[in-house]
Amino acid sequence: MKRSYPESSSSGSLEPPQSKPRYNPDGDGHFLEDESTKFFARKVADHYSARTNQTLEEREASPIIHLKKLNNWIKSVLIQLYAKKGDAVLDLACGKGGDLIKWDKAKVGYYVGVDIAEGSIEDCRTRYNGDADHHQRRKKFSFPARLMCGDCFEVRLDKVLSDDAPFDICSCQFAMHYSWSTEARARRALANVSALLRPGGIFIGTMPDANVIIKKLREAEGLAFGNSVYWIRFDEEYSEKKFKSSTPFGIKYKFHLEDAVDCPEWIVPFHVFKALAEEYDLELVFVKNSHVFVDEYLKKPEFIELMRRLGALGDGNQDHSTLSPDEWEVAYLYLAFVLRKRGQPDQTRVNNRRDKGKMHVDKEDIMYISSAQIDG
Ligand SMILES: C[S@@+](CC[C@H](N)C(=O)[O-])C[C@H]1O[C@@H](n2cnc3c(N)ncnc32)[C@H](O)[C@@H]1O
Repeated sequence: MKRSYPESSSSGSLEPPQSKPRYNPDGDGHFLEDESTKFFARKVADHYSARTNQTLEEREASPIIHLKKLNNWIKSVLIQLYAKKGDAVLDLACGKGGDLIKWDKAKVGYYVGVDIAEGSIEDCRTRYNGDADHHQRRKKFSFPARLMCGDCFEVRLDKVLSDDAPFDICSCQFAMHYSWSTEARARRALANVSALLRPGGIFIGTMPDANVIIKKLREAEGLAFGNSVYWIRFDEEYSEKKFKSSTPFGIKYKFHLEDAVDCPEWIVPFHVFKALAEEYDLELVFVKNSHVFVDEYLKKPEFIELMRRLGALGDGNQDHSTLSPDEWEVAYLYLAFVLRKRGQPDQTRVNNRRDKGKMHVDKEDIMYISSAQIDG
């Protein structure tokens, strides 16, 4: 059956006020953000800010509930594999704090969450405080936290967080691709991670798998493809479906995922990501498409048990509900990566940064950060 997708013209509000972000062939990444870059960052922030917390019933009724559970399993596995007791955690694009419980289970010692969406940071704050956990009231988290609202891919976080660093582990889940609108932003993202991690520190993340997306685009009849739960659409400028290796940034597409995402995203060619990360002393430990990731880690008893508890593939007993083929196809659009900051860990290091955080975060404690404020 041939599907129809919204036409480009129906998304007039997606047009930026000015030209497309420029690629800087010299690679210094020092040019200023232009209006269109800011426009799109705002568009992404507004989209996520407007997404309200769901009740447990609403969540369970979601057409992608099993995909959400699968993604939670992938993030939990990454955290269980790499977070250690007492670790200081930097959660970039932390959203509504959906990973707080996972960090708590790993017994981390300190948590800093940053997100561009004001609404999401506020939800994260209430979830951390245990005031309005929509799933259930739970005991307080055992680690102190700091929350910040700002653009992780524009602001010099090393300046803002100099007293909180170094971090043992940095996480950026389902968000790194929002940095790929320009080279300057991609560099800022990686420079922030590198500057804030200790030597030997770990950077874990999940993001769209460019190889899969480009393959699907080339297989599609037009510039759009998808299924009953998602669609992706590229602009006319990509009608040849060719991408120059000299311009690996700013390749924008529109992504729609039922009950989750509806905003512009950018292709992240992984080989460019890896090469750029190396420039910032971040070495690749592994990258795996989500399908491979599931296949591999679902062989380990502890992660089988975790999957059963999360219920992405049913509970192995009465509950036979599982991902639909369409949800499984969406999982294929993503990859998981792990990078390590070069250098030897300092064995004598004592994490004394936890005094920077609080066990209850008030509205006034949320720090709003912008480049203008930091650079003067
Ligand atoms: C798909 S959500 C993932 C949230 C969270 N990491 C999780 O896995 O539940 C993407 C998040 O990225 C955030 N985001 C997008 N661009 C950002 C930026 N430039 N700086 C900080 N956060 C950003 C959004 O506001 C949103 O909360």
